[in-house]
Amino acid sequence: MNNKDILNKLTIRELEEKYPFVINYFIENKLDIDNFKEYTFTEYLNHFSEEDIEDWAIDKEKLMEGLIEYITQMAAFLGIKEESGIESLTIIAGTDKSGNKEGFKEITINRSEIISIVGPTGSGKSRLLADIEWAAQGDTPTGRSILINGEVPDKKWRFSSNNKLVAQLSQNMNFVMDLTVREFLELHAASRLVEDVEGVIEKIIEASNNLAGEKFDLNTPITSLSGGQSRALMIADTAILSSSPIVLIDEIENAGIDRKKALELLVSKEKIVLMATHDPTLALIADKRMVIKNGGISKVLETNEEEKELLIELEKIDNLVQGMRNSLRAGETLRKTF
Ligand SMILES: Nc1ncnc2c1ncn2[C@@H]1O[C@H](COP(=O)(O)OP(=O)(O)OP(=O)(O)O)[C@@H](O)[C@H]1O
Repeated sequence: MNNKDILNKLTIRELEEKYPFVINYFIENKLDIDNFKEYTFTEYLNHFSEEDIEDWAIDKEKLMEGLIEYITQMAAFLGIKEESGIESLTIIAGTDKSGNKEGFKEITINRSEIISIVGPTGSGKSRLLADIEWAAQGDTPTGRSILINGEVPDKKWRFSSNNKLVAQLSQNMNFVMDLTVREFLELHAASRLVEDVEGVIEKIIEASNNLAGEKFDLNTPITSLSGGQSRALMIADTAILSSSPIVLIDEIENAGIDRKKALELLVSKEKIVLMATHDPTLALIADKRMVIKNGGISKVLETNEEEKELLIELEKIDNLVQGMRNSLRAGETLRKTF
């Protein structure tokens, strides 16, 4: 929660719900807020007349600073941890490859939302993901700008080598290190300062095997994982270990993993997910889809009721195909089931 939000965004009722101790601050400063619960603290202070201010020697600046100080200190004392603090991502339109304006002005994506990005090969899907990863500020070929929580993101997101804002699952997942899965995960967990390393590693391997067609264990060298297995490992690792609130996925169709479960895993962690895809099932699982043409977002569609019904049918077909794939792998003869 930043200071501006405390003063200007939350109502007094919301402040009391979030930080029940603020009531003491109001009492100590003899502020009667009972009839002003739907006001923000700034609005409440602004309701005083010039006369009130003089009569009671009200110092607005001091009261505002005092409130922030009080909340910060109490929250630290009580050990209240703020969440990652990222609630939304906003894309402000730029231009397509011909320099024409994009077909939208701005779009905001909230936490736990999945957005799919569709469009022909070479149309600019990867460019859009790159704009988000880089938190573009009108300084990429598209001229787009990215806001976090409605504001220009802090420089630390853009230029730090350890970008914690965005986790990217890219098309190529080539491991070059000579490590076992366990060593790889231990290194990663250590770099994230995880306390219960063993527990986290167990969770990741379990989730990975839940996604991958063929199971693997902690002693498998990462270089001998199949495409699907390494993808599953990276997805589980991102969902469980990465603190990045935004996940960008560039095509997961052919990776031989349970893509629906993968998405569920990522989304259940309250992340913002954007994925470029040609796959109808994945596109329809998303809440919205951006249609890219000639380098620009030409429109943003919401998944409608009919499409959601269609998704149920598509999932049945996917399961059927997946079942056949498993039978093939197991050396069975396939049977007609429809
Ligand atoms: N709005 C734009 N203005 C100028 N150049 C752009 C724009 N959008 C994309 N490009 C450029 O067009 C090329 C193709 O874009 P990109 O690689 O993002 O396509 P893609 O849809 O991801 O393709 P694929 O499906 O093959 O992965 C890139 O060189 C990219 O930088």
